[in-house]
Amino acid sequence: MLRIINRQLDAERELKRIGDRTFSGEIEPQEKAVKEIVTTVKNKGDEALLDYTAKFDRQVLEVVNLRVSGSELDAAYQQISQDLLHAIQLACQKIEAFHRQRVPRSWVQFNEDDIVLGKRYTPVDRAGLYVPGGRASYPSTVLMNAIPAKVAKVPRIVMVTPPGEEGKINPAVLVAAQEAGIEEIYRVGGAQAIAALAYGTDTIPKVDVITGPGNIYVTLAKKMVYGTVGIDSLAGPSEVLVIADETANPTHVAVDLLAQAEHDPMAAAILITTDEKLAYQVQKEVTRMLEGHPRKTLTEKAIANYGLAVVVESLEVAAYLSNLFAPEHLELEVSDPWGLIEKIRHAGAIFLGHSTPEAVGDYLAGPNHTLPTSGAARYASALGVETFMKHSSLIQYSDTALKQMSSTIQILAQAEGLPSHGDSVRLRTE
Ligand SMILES: NC(=O)c1ccc[n+]([C@@H]2O[C@H](COP(=O)([O-])OP(=O)(O)OC[C@H]3O[C@@H](n4cnc5c(N)ncnc54)[C@H](O)[C@@H]3O)[C@@H](O)[C@H]2O)c1
Ligand SMILES: N[C@H](CO)Cc1c[nH]c[nH+]1
Ligand SMILES: [Zn+2]
Repeated sequence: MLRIINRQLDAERELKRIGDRTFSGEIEPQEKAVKEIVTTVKNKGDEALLDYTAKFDRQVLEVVNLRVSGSELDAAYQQISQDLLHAIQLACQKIEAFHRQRVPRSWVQFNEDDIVLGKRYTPVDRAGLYVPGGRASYPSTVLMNAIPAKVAKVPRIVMVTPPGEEGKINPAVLVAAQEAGIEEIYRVGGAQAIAALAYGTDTIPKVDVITGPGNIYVTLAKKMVYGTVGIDSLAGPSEVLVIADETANPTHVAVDLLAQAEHDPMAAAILITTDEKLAYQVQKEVTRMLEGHPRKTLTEKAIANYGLAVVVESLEVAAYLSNLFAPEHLELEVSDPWGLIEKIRHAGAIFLGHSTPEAVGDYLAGPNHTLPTSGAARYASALGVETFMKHSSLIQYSDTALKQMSSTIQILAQAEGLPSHGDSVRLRTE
């Protein structure tokens, strides 16, 4: 049952607990397990990948089968419907069009005083894309990872995803990968896949950046290997926070809460509303829709542990609470969403108005659906082309420009007690 809270202090406490669910004491056992998995893969490589795949995915593989073969890739096209192929292709086009608008461009500035300054963007050499596959299969996440990496022109892109029954990967995932131009795919998931990408094994190459969402094990592993490799963000169990006024439709709000809760028992689904009657209607609708839901057990668990409806006195308070939580997805189910957006400071993606369910963004609106969770939206953003790029600063001084700055640099070097710094300028300019 979706809990309803009326007091702001209680709401603040509960939102903090839910926000912290993937980084608090609650997840100590998972943290311990992930530490052991990452260390074992680092030391034992492929052998450990096979052991963990047998243990957690219940699939017995051999090293030669870790990489998806060309014939399996070809066959995937015969195993999906034309409708699904066209849906993947349309989503692909829309996601690519959006990401092409955001390509960081190198720039150089020639200043009057003979100084050249700039930034030069280059892609990473190797990227590793994680596509989840434990409790659901995610062809859409293939596109959200692969398209920005391709647009960034990363020379080598590899994808990992957990194997399903008989070690097979969902053909829709394989088709989505090929439509996005990815052919190097390994059937391994969880923390073991992240460790393999971070440290390399005989079969799986070490990469420079790992992207993609995943459950608690995947997210903790990404956090652990950060530094050895770059990561996009901590994109863990899904979240939605809906701010609704009396104009919202309770059935629509309820189904949007369930749409994120159905991802994972650790997913979070929160309603903040100015309309108490709506809160009770949504609560009733959630209970009704859970009956006969094909993913009832896990969805109900998410709603019971990390679901919440909060009744507030104003939209200002709703925005304040939402900013405290910094949700992955924020829906503004209010009469004037553009009026409210001014007050929103932290959210991975914002869905405005009554005709924009979050699922539009999950599949094909264009913006990336790989988004920071558990409050990480306070400092991180959606996966994008820039995630696969870094920039080098460019600096060129002429003799005259160096002479002009010589004494200032020497004073600063002296203040830091670093004489060779000062001398490197002095010796060129005396
Ligand atoms: N934030 C985002 O942008 C975003 C986007 C899409 C999906 N998601 C989230 O991705 C997640 C997908 O989760 P999933 O479970 O379906 O797939 P997943 O691929 O993330 O995880 C499956 C893997 O977890 C590992 N695992 C399972 N139980 C384990 C255990 N007891 N010990 C150690 N490892 C274990 C296994 O190796 C398995 O292969 C969901 O939480 C969903 O909400 C987030
Ligand atoms: N809602 C997820 C991000 O939290 C993305 C997704 C993919 N497929 C369906 N949903
Ligand atoms: Zn979703």
